[in-house]
Amino acid sequence: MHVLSVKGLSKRYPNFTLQNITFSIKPGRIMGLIGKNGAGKSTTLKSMLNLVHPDEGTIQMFGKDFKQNEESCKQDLGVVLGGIDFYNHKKLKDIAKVTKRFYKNWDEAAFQKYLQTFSLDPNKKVKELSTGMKVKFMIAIALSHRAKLLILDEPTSGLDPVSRDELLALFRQLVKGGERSILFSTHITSDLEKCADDITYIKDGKLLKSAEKSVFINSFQHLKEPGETGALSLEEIMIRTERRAYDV
Ligand SMILES: Nc1ncnc2c1ncn2[C@@H]1O[C@H](COP(=O)(O)OP(=O)(O)OP(=O)(O)O)[C@@H](O)[C@H]1O
Repeated sequence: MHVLSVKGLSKRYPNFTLQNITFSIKPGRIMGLIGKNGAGKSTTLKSMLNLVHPDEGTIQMFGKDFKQNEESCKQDLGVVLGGIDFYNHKKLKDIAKVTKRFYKNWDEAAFQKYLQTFSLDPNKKVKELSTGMKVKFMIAIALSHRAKLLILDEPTSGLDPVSRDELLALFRQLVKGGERSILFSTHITSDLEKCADDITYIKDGKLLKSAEKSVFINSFQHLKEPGETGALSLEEIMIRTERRAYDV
């Protein structure tokens, strides 16, 4: 069974159209959603989650229709889209106090453990946290209500290489038991080389390919120039797919 199955998702903005996006995620897997700036990654995540109204498409989450079962799906879902900057003056422990009321499965002991593991002081205010600490706090919240699917929009952007590596290692750790899955968007292809099982590539609002990572990489090897040896990396695949000649 799939944890998430997105079929034919479309969203029309005046100057941009997300068209017919289809992909699915199995339990215990990490899917990377890639595409250059403005390709439609955030629009895909927001439309899927009904944060913006999609024009077409169906979303199955945990085997249920997401639209019909939004409240129950959200119990098992952790979403980190953008920051938590609107809570800038709130202490972490106060945000947790409000958040936990929404979740039937809230595990206070687990929350305390994650705060310790991530070296987060519950008495600190959001504005006192670094970018990496903010991401970790949001993940701690998601894990404390035992989310089975984490959806993260560019969680590694703005992090230094050490913090990025740490976060990617944490992602691998989280899916190891086979019970959680992660969908995260990024344009940092090296993150995906390290961490993703599956890749979905969106270009100009359209789905270019969604596949297991090695299948994905193999399917773009025709982009190699004559005489080039070795497989093209994800970065090379993306650069060559997106390359434009500027006529200046
Ligand atoms: N609320 C909106 N109204 C109109 N157009 C929008 C809106 N939100 C996004 N867009 C447009 O949709 C397109 C895709 O944006 P989106 O944020 O999904 O891209 P992205 O792949 O997440 O990019 P980035 O990597 O830069 O975050 C852009 O052209 C953007 O201007």
